[in-house]
Amino acid sequence: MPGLIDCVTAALDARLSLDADRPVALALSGGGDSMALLHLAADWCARRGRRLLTLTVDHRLHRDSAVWTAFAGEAARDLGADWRTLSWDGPKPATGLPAAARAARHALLADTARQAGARVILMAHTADDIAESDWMRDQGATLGALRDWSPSPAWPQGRGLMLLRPLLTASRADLRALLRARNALWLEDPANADPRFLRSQARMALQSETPSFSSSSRGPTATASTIVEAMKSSPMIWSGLVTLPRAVPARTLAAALLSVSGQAAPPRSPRLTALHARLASDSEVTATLSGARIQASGQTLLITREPGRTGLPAAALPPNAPAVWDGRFEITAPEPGWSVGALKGRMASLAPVDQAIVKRLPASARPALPVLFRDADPRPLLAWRVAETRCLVAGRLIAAAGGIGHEDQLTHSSGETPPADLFLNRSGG
Ligand SMILES: Nc1ncnc2c1ncn2[C@@H]1O[C@H](COP(=O)(O)OP(=O)(O)OP(=O)(O)O)[C@@H](O)[C@H]1O
Repeated sequence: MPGLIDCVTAALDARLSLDADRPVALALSGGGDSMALLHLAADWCARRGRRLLTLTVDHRLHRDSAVWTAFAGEAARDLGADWRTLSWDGPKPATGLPAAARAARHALLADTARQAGARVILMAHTADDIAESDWMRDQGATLGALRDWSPSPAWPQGRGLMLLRPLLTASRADLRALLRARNALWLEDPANADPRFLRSQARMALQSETPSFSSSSRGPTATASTIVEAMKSSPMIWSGLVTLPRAVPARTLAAALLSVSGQAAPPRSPRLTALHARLASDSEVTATLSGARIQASGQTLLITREPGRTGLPAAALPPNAPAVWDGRFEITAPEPGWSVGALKGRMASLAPVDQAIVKRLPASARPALPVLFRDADPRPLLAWRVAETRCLVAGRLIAAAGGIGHEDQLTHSSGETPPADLFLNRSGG
């Protein structure tokens, strides 16, 4: 098995830090792929001075799921890894169960990994998964491509977290051979053979074929460096606005709209294609899509949060614990009693010093800024004046565009803050 072990070692070495104190997380279902990854990752962590934190989600969809989960935990602990079980307790939908289970799984994995201090979650997708996804796409399914290194799809739970898939060039057969050679057992999930699910149909259709191997891409792309540069040169990214060169690829435009709007699902593809085509002309364009406003003028795009006619919902903030508002700002209130909402409709009651700060921003960037207020005193203050407030927009976009190549480039509490002197020595009262 040296080929497989060398490939996985190289994939982990390329992306992960050595001798770091924080754990590397691993999504362990107990199936053959993730059991093999458990063995390979445990070996790597022992050699490279890292802790391994394995996470198993019990979807509570099968009467034996607790037994399967316990089996995964025992295997992880036997190899010296920490292990936690997470359960999907929410109501289960009557249709679209695989997609709902997937979303719940990613959210649980991301929340737990982030809170444990991990920045990377290892996933055990294989070359067979790539072949199955291709087959499903041919049947009309809309699936993203499996990448060896990509941001967690859970938002906001996955902020500052990347997924690493070091087995994308390995076949399921090789992984099971590794487990047999180590006398290790694994589970076969009966859902994998359930013909109601497209994934199972793909498995059955491809059983006789050899999977096509993928080569994984490394390092930031040209687009990523353009975006990182554009972000760094914008002095106002703390406010959640994004400026980009007008000639961005559609994929980058989608990532920018998603990041600026703070939403969890990307814009629908026909509307995105239509907007991208409009931007190809030289004319001025103003449009809204998926909760974002896009203004194209000359060679520059300004993308800001569109609060809509009804505005953005207000929320009470827990004291001394980071809470994400509108998928864009991580806010830690210093004491109980504070709520957060959008500036829209509250500009006139802002203190003049805060009004002066707001007026430095383009008009479209103002209404969705976060303001804090108390029940007893509804006069708003810009969030930065009261609470530690980090903007998640730029970090999310840079990660989505491929601008993060290594675990070291992720900071755990990622997010942009305003220049140190902007809110200094000025009373908002
Ligand atoms: N119940 C689970 N608990 C923890 N990790 C899991 C669980 N189910 C799947 N995983 C992780 O996800 C990987 C892919 O599993 P699977 O192919 O079933 O999911 P998928 O929905 O196709 O993938 P994705 O979640 O990326 O869309 C597994 O190899 C494992 O690393």
